[in-house]
Parts: sequence; C-alpha cells; structure tokens
Amino acid sequence: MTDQTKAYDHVIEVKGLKTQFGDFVVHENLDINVRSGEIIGVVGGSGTGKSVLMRAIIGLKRPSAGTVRVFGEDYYKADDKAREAIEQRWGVLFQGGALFSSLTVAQNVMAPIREHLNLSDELAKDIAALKISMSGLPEDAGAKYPSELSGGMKKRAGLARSLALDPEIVFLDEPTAGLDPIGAAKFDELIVNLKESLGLTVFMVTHDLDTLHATCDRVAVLAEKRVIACGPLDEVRKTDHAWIQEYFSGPRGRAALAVKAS
Ligand SMILES: Nc1ncnc2c1ncn2[C@@H]1O[C@H](COP(=O)(O)OP(=O)(O)OP(=O)(O)O)[C@@H](O)[C@H]1O
Repeated sequence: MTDQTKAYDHVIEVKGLKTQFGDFVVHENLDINVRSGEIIGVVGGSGTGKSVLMRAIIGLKRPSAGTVRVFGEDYYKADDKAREAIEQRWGVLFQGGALFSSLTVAQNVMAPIREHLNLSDELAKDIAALKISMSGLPEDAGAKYPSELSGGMKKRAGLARSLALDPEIVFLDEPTAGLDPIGAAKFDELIVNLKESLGLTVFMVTHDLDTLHATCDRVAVLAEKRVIACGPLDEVRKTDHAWIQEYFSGPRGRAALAVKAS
C-alpha cells in the first residue's frame, strides 16, 4: 500500500448521489464504493443509469446532490489543479473506443501524454509503443488509423490510450459490446492480466454475463435509481429481486454460470 492510498478506505466513494436531466431523475440516494485493486462490474437494465453513473464519477455529469470522492478527494469540490491531478490518475475506455479518427493509433495514445506530461517526442513514442503492446495489439497497429482497425482492435487501441498515463483506475464502458465471443473472452483475459500485473482498479459497465463471471471481484446492480445489491457475483445472484433473478438465473445467466463451472 502506498502513502497515497492510506488516507482513504475506498478508491471511489459515491454517497447519496442524485443525477437528473431536467425533471427526469436518473439516480437518487445512490451509494457505491470501489476498493483499490478490484474489478467491479456495474450491471442493470437498459436505461437504469450505468453510463450516467460512470460519467458522474469521471466529472462528465455533475450530480444535483451527493458526493463523489476519488482517491479520498471530493471531486466536485476540488479546485481545478486538484481535479486535474485526480484525472491524471484514471483512464477511460468509452464505448467504441472514442479514438480521434484523424490520428493514428500511436498518435491517439500519445495525445494524453502530450497534453499532461512534458516529455520528449521520442519518449512519448516509446511509451505509446509500450501501451500498444500491453493492450495486445501488434506493433504495426501503431501506424494505422482507427478506420483501418477491426472492432476488437479499436477497443484495444482505446484501452492503450486509457493506459497512457499509468492510471490507477480504469473505467470501461461496455468493453466487450460488439465483440465476437472469442474476441470478448480474450479482452476479458487482458483486463484481468492488466489488473494483476499493474494493480489496476477497474470500474466496468457491462451487460456481458461471461465478462462478469470471468473478470469481476464484485458486481453492483443498478435498479430503482440506486445500487440495490453489491458484492461477489455468487452472493448478488441470490438476491431476491425480480430483475436480478431474471438476469442471473435466466437462460443466458445459467449458460454463463455453466461456462464458469466447466
Ligand atoms: N444527455 C442526456 N440527456 C437526457 N437524458 C439522458 C442523457 N443521457 C442519458 N440520459 C437518460 O438517462 C437514463 C440513463 O442513461 P444511461 O445511458 O446511463 O443508461 P444505461 O443504464 O447505461 O443504459 P444502456 O444499458 O441501455 O446503455 C436514460 O433514461 C437516458 O435516456
């Protein structure tokens, strides 16, 4: 445990969160804590606010009530300098990768390095090459443009960019959506390997039951505007709630469990 992690119990601590768009309330009195070094999967029906929750934590959707503490600091009360320091300690993989289409993969990965670190071009290039290889892309992918990549390669390129600044937390929004089952399983493996080798904390929004089983230490279920259950998957799936039962014990849930058991 580093000195920086001693000052707080949870790397992310969300308390009493309320978010809304006009009169439409997405979250109300939502609490969620994320432990350092865990992979937490956030699940819930369509429109329950998984992506909005992630956006509220990373500063893209200002809550109307509640607190969001990251690395022990109240993100929305922090001054610009403190907020930027927090932001440099996380990386984000948005759905679809959100790569700059006019830049090559290497240039995409270098973008946050150029923005935040005062490094020579040569060093930035070396770091980008390292992140590209850590993300499981071949070396020549660095020179390619996003339009030349498959869906799975785009995700890996987005992941490489999210790792550019050596983050402590990585946020993943539906990382395996749109991937074939083999590509998705490989991506799951990559996430677990990165967590283990880098000590990353991973906050992942997903619909993918196989990914939950393969990667997550804990699962948080969003429903009724808040987190209704949070814990290891084996505990959460026993919760007596209609959506949870349908999701985890329906045909797809049972199939994912069977794969895990085999
Ligand atoms: N910019 C916005 N303006 C207005 N409403 C929004 C906006 N973004 C999200 N919402 C609404 O907030 C609710 C939660 O959206 P969110 O994208 O977080 O859901 P989700 O759980 O991630 O859904 P899905 O699983 O379908 O991706 C939805 O009802 C959505 O329509």
